[in-house]
Amino acid sequence: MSDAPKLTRRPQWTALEDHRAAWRDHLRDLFAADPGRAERYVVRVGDLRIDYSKNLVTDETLSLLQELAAATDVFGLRDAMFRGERINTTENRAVLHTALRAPREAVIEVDGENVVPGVHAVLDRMGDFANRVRSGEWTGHTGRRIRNVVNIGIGGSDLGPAMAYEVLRPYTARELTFRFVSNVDGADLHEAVRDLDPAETLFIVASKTFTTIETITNATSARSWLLAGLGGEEKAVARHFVALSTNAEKVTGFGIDADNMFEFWDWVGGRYSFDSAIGLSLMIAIGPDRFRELLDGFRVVDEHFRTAPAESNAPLLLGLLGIWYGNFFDAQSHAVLPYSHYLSKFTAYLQQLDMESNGKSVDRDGDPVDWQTGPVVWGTPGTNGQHAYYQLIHQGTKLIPADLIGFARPVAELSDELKAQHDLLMANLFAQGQALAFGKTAEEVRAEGVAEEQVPHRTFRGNHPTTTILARELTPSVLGQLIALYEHKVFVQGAVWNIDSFDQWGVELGKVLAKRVEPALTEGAEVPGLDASTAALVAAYRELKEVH
Ligand SMILES: O=P(O)(O)OC[C@H]1O[C@H](O)[C@H](O)[C@@H](O)[C@@H]1O
Repeated sequence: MSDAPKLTRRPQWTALEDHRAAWRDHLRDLFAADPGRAERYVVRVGDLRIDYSKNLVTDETLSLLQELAAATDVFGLRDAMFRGERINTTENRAVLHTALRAPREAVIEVDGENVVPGVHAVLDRMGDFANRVRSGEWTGHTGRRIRNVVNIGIGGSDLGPAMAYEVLRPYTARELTFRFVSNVDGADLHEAVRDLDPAETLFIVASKTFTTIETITNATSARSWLLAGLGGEEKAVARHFVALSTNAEKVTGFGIDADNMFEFWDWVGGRYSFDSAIGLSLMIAIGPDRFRELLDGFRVVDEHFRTAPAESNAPLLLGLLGIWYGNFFDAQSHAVLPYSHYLSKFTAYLQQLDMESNGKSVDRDGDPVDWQTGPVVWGTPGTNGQHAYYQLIHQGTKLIPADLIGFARPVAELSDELKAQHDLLMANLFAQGQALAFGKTAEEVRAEGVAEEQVPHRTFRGNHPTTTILARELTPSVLGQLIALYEHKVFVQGAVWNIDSFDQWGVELGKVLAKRVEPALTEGAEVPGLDASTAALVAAYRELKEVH
């Protein structure tokens, strides 16, 4: 039990409450009062230029937030994480995804053992395998080269590689086809393989635990599909299946050769695992060198987070801004709005990272929190959102802080005509940041000659906070930087909220109940203890299923 005061009773917290109660400023006033704001409220890390000037903060707000971070010892917990201490207390595990991108010569110990050589040994094996698949040296059972790679995994064993494959498409081996299967809905696997030739298809079964029912079920079906297509020869499996896991016993039990397993470790959380062996499909797609560039990008931000002073520490700042809105302005959600088609799955990835980490309601001691924790994270590429839900952000009743992410250069392979569209894309990003912050006053609307009864409808209150993240171009390194930025932002928030950001007990109950309910659906078995509503739904399902 810690004897630290409860978060909401800390003087630094109540000082922020007072500051909030006295808050009257509009972003228009803040910019008018402080001509240096746009220059000053920018932090740089690696290739990222992070402009937080359009946030509802003053120097005083920032220093009060920094005092809260100091009082809750965010940097102390950060150092404990980097040192390999078991800060995931409910699972009694170290939290060392940062070791996955440590340089070869680094020494990071867990229980007295340096884990870095093991990390690089697996990366080297992955590199060798990826090169063999890419060159055609690794062939399928019938001697044909591999042309299709299907990753089967869910949650952290799917979202990272699936997202990064989209992000880095211009860097991928275009002659190979990649598919990502996660859903236990048989339609997912069906659609993924229906146009593939089993003789040319490699399945990568990705599962940290190798017990996840969705993944094991899909992998079993994939094996049947493969064997059916290759004349039922069991030994074909060895040329067409590899596993990414921490659980060698289960992998071999499933029938995948231990030689075809790429391992990682229990100190890598699922949602923090995509730069481990879980990235194998991505490494095949972009090649080992590009994968190393991605890891270098992660490392740039790790080093920044570990060493930059609090005032210019980007993950700390972003984490504190989120706390300011969530805990003092009652913001319930946070939108991530990339102005890049390639980042179409980025927000979905962040949903697991953030919501599985910080969707908690007891503190590290198991006591209920009486403060808000993680936000609902949502969003899709910005231009599409503008024509759908931005109306609510602009004129609805909710405060929705947002990150706008954009790049100065389009990808090199676009035609000149398509490249020319890039300025229009980015004009939209800048225009939205401006409109959200500054709005349009009733006077401005009237001055345009708008009829009086229309004025309220056409007025934009503004004062909606955004943070703009800009980089020159979307490279593997920049992707690594962006992900590490959000990883550490989530870390900062969990540290202040005094929750365990690294467990995920909240996903367990549904899994257990699904197992219990399944026999009722398949065999009509009696399920003891089923509540009345669910029992009625199960009965209706069975009836619908059976009526022809
Ligand atoms: O990699 P696996 O062990 O198959 O786990 C896949 C996913 O499922 C679990 O239910 C967890 O909620 C996730 O954190 C995890 O990423």
